[in-house]
Amino acid sequence: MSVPAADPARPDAPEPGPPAPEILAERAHAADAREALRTMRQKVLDTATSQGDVVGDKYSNAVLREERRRRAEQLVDLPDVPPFFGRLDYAPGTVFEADPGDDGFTAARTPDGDRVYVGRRHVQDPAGTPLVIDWRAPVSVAFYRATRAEPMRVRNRRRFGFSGALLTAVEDEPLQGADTGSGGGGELLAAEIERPRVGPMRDIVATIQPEQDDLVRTALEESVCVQGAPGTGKTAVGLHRVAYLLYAHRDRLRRTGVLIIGPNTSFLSYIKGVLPALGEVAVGQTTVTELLTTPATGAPRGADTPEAARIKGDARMAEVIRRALWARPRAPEETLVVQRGARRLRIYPGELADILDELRAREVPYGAGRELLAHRIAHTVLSRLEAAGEVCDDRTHDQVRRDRAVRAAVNAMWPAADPAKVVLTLLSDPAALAAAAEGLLDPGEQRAVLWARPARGPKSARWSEADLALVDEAAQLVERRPSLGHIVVDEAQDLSPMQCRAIGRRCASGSVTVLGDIAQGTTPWAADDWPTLLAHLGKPEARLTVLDRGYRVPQQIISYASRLLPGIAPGLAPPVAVRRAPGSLTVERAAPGALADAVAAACQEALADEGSVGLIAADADTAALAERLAAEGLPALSQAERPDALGASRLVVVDATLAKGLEFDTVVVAEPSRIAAAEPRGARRLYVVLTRAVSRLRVLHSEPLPAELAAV
Ligand SMILES: Nc1ncnc2c1ncn2[C@@H]1O[C@H](COP(=O)(O)OP(=O)(O)OP(=O)(O)O)[C@@H](O)[C@H]1O
Repeated sequence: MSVPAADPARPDAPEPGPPAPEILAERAHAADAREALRTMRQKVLDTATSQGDVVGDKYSNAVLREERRRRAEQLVDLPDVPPFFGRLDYAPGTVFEADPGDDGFTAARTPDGDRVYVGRRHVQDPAGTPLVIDWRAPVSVAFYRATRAEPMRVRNRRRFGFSGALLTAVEDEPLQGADTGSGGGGELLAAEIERPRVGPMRDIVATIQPEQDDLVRTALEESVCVQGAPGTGKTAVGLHRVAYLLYAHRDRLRRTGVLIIGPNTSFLSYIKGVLPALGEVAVGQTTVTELLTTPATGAPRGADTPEAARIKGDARMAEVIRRALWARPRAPEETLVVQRGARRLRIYPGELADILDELRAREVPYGAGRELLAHRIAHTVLSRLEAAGEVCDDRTHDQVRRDRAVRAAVNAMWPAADPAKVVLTLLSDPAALAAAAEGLLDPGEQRAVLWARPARGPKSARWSEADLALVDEAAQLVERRPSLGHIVVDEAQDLSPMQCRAIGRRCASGSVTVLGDIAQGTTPWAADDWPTLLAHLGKPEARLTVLDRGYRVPQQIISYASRLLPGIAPGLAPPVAVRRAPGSLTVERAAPGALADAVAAACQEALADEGSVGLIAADADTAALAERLAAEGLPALSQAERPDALGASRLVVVDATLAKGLEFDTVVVAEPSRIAAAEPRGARRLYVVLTRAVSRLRVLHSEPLPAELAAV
């Protein structure tokens, strides 16, 4: 059965006549679901009032209040978000087998068969009958995975088209029998993919594809790594996986925590609405720089040369730091004398050295080693006291451990270590670096990482991004930190081995979703292959998967950008775009001196159509172009100044180095050769920039194009 009441490929188009009865029936179900959602929320809010003071202790009360607040927030009815987006029809008794009334599924059992509505959230009526099933529930899997070859018992899959929240179209896909239906599951998907983009990223929950769903529902214990060309849905998969894991393992992950790590704050601003739209309002999202910033270092203010960054990011630095830290414990030269009443007990240097060696061999964290040393010395003193006839107990042990002379010996033998100071000394003092880097970094490499001006203290030092990972490495050697349950790392190809180690430590007993594209690696330390990066993360066992269907960029544009691939990532195949869009790409030459005019005109034209417009240029050029747009009266915001620019303006001026992960309906690229020439991995940067457009890419230049892009 198929009832396309309106054109399913254009759910926003005005309806040709009165809605078909089928549409009216579905609208009625949508209205029921909304009403039920409101009632569910009201119930949570009412509970908050009536139980306000029932539980006596303040702490429990606060926890309960917070839990109710979170639950009520999850149940807020978002007026633009339809209550469901899909329906599965089964033969009677296939899904809901228990007696009517017992299983809570009676309303879904219709004379025609069992019926499951799939939506962003579970909605049930006051009697407990589900009206909409959460897309993450096992019963929803068939919505994403069933095919005619493998129908998973589904007779028909129905997709809905909406205009805002108003249901305007249905598209049926029979999965059994001779009927092949109207759309075969394609037209609403095509409409969704082609939909003009405005503002920040949206969820893709209604159209997740089978290969993506497989990744989204991977078990919590399993780490995965997704290599995917631009626009293949990596970010979307990562975010939906988080939502799925929170649903499937809510209690466990609430205890251990989940974190999303993205490349920069613009990107985080771009993705920040996706999880809340899926009902998940409390997931941490951060950048690796933010993650590694400590009160001791403050945010990084220093910059490294590409060579220094590469060396500081190299995994060899882990051993340099380990050596620098562990060079601090020293065997004493003096005898330790502990006064107990009239008795003076002596522990000789040789005995103390033995204790020290034994503790070092046990590889305890540096910080814990100091305490253990104090205990071991106290133990030795107590043995002497007992041998001399004194009765000792725990109190004696504690007194000796805290004895001034013992503490002084511990401080001398095993000095307290401030991680920032350990690294500061290494980067400021050539002799200290030479000692720790012997056989690891050659003299040229040592010179490259040393600060030009030694810093006086951690607060005044001009720490770089790379330095933060070194401080983190030292901090971990001093004190181990607890592991999170799951971490999603986006644009992971840009992480240094040292940053990978820092992230890996934060999920040592949890799992990771690693997302990236080797061809888009632009940092000096960017990864050349995934197995090496995964090893640095401490997850060599992660399952490596490739996504190769491009959902963002039309074939014409991806073919053009992919001309750069042989030079930047020879092993990688270009993605297969799911759609073609003739006329989506234009390359235009402006007369010398007339580029800014051409750019302003292109932006103005693009604004006349629907959707967002991104003007992307080399970082050094964006300020002047933005001024030019302002002079023309065009309402542009600069992404560098306003990380939330995508949500606040249709026209955004973007530095090439901030374009990663973003997308716009129309992209205007100004002077590609200057983007390519601006940095050592400029060709990769240009590849990123050329792959941001959903509908239209206009390349404008007055200088010659890079050779790969020049030929027509
Ligand atoms: N199954 C899908 N249905 C609809 N849209 C999709 C689907 N998968 C991906 N998209 C859309 O394609 C675009 C690109 O997705 P996303 O940003 O996740 O890709 P990516 O692989 O992370 O890209 P990049 O490497 O450029 O960062 C987004 O607009 C996303 O919503």
